[in-house]
Amino acid sequence: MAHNNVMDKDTLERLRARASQHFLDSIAVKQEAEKILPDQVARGIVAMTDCLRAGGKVMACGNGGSAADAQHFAAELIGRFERERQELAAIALTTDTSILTAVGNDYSYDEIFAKQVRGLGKKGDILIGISTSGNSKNVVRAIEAAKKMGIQIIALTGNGGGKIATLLGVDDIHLCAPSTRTARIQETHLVLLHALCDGVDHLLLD
Ligand SMILES: O=C(CO)[C@@H](O)[C@H](O)[C@H](O)[C@H](O)COP(=O)(O)O
Ligand SMILES: [Zn+2]
Repeated sequence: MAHNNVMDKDTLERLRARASQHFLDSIAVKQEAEKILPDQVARGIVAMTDCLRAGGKVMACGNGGSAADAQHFAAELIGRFERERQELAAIALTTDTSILTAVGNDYSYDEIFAKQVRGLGKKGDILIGISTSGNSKNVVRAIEAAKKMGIQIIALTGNGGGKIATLLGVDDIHLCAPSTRTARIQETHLVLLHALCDGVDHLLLD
């Protein structure tokens, strides 16, 4: 049966205007980010490339949309970004439902990433912690665990960085999207993750 999406003209116009505003808001946050974040992105690229060249790996974690971002990023490092290259050692800590449910059930949801960092991480690895609020406890705990092990942090946050901002040292890299809206922060995070992939490929291939 053919769908017949009848909607009055005023409603369609309101929806069109809302969609248009999403594009405009997203562009504005990204333009602001372009003014403040490229230096930190460059540091992140160098840190990741040094880590991978030395035999280290990149671990990534986050919740909800940020879990999807962590997986998206690991897929681009293991698979490919825009060009063919060797596989790069990356793992998202968000995908093993047995680990996530066992640790969440037996310990606490706050521990689901930290326990994987302690189990899998080695000095010289990098942890990418993604949190739009900067306050998710499981990401905070993962960062605390990683720092104790000599694992450098690349934090992708928003909202001024929240609790995570207070944990980072001078060796860590903070990519804080200049917005308080989760959707806008996530959209900026995706650009940042793609810029990191692009920079690593550039250093490895060009
Ligand atoms: O994607 C969205 C909202 O756009 C949600 O799934 C969102 O990621 C979840 O609410 C997360 O739990 C938020 O955590 P965080 O980014 O503050 O660490
Ligand atoms: Zn979302």
